[in-house]
Amino acid sequence: MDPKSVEFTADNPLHILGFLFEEVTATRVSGRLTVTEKCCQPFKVLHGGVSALIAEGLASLGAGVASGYKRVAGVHLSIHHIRPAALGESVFAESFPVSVGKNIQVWEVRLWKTKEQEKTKMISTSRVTLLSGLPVPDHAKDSLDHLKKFVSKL
Ligand SMILES: CC(C)(COP(=O)(O)OP(=O)(O)OC[C@H]1O[C@@H](n2cnc3c(N)ncnc32)[C@H](O)[C@@H]1OP(=O)(O)O)[C@@H](O)C(=O)NCCC(=O)NCCSC(=O)c1cc(O)c2ccccc2c1O
Repeated sequence: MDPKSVEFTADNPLHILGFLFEEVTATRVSGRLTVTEKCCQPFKVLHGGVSALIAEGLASLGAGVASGYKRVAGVHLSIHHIRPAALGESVFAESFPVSVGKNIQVWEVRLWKTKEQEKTKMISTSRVTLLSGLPVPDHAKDSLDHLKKFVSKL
């Protein structure tokens, strides 16, 4: 895995799990994941923490774009696991902003089971609250350029 690739820098943990982004805009972020062993808890069901990871990742990328490519930080995440997603199943994730303020953004993230790429039953629903417009540390100066490059590649 190339640590300089835009997929890696956009969201390394999601990249490692095989998550593929489809859309990243200020009003919508989406992507897909196949539930592999790497994503499961001992009962061969999508780990609840992976669902939360997807929620955090999608909301953060969307909020980053919506803030004009400023640094954002998640400050709260709540999740309801409505039904399990079993090993081998295909998952579609979609996210949209509930509120975009100058400082605070709230994003909704929904995970769905899919059949032939179409959404069927909801797996989980999350709300993520983020603070935007934070200073970017020197060691991460490139990260917002990487995000722009990633978004333009989709
Ligand atoms: C929690 C629920 C089972 C509650 O269901 P409820 O009774 O409210 O609703 P329904 O009866 O209408 O069912 C809805 C839906 O749930 C599924 N379901 C129900 N019962 C079962 C069951 N006995 N076994 C399997 N699945 C069941 C069923 O698919 C129904 O869907 P339909 O399509 O038929 O409508 C339910 O809300 C639920 O299953 N929620 C998802 C729970 C989940 O997946 N949580 C996240 C992962 S759990 C987790 O992260 C985790 C668990 C561990 O035990 C760990 C142990 C060790 C390490 C890590 C662990 C870990 O990470």
